[in-house]
Amino acid sequence: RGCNLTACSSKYVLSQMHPMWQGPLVVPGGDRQSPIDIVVRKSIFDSKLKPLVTKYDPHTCQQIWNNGYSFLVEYDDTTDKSTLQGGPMEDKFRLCQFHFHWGETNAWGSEHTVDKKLFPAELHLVHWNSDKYSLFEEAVMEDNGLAVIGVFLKVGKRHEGLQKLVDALPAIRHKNSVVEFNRFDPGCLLPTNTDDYWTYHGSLTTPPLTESVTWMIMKQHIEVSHEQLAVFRSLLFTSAEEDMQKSMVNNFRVQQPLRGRAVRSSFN
Ligand SMILES: NS(=O)(=O)c1cc(F)ccc1F
Ligand SMILES: [Zn+2]
Repeated sequence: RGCNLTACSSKYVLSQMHPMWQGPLVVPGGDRQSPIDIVVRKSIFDSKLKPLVTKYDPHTCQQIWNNGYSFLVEYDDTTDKSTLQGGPMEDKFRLCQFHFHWGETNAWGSEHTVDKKLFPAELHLVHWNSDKYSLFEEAVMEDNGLAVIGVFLKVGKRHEGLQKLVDALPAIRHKNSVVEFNRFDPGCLLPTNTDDYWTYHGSLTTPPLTESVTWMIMKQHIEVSHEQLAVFRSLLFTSAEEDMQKSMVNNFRVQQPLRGRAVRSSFN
């Protein structure tokens, strides 16, 4: 199953779906939109923020597919087998998928920035509040429904854990292609230090842009090789039937106004 979010009926019904998701689509009443620039010196240390506790079961991994925006690795979220708790959250959240955003070059690609610093890519691990809701599709509509961990990627040494995922990408080059993918531990993509993070209340960064996300952006990045990122860029936005093939790059949203929100840090 996993949480394949289609832009179903949501608070923010968009006039149209943008195939190339770039436009700074205005969201009615959107005062907690994502992504944002994290201004480090304006973030507020909060000693009550706990370390993140992730318990991921690699057996709940189900498939990897190209949804026309990114590629998603989806997990069986019908039980509490892969969960996130701690951090700023009171409740337990269930992992449903992870995906990435990247650029056409290593000079940009991340959605969030730190003091305007861009990274070549950003990983999002998406979880929903299974203490309060019974489906991702429900949680995605609620203020405290989702928790997304953001991890910055830098170009450097090859990431051995990522390679299994990279090797599966040629099989899902086109939009809507899916391959079975199991026994992948998403914990291997987290940095060694997950105690240091920034957290703020925001939104999904692709339609329907619902303002239901507690974001936790890791201070420590992970390293992947140039060649591994190049395989991300070999994916296509377009389906096999379309004649114009468009390479899947720059699949990040433009940054959104902070609107007075506080960004808290779990570290001094
Ligand atoms: N980029 S995101 O983590 O905000 C996101 C997660 C989803 F599950 C669905 C849409 C999204 F845009
Ligand atoms: Zn994302």
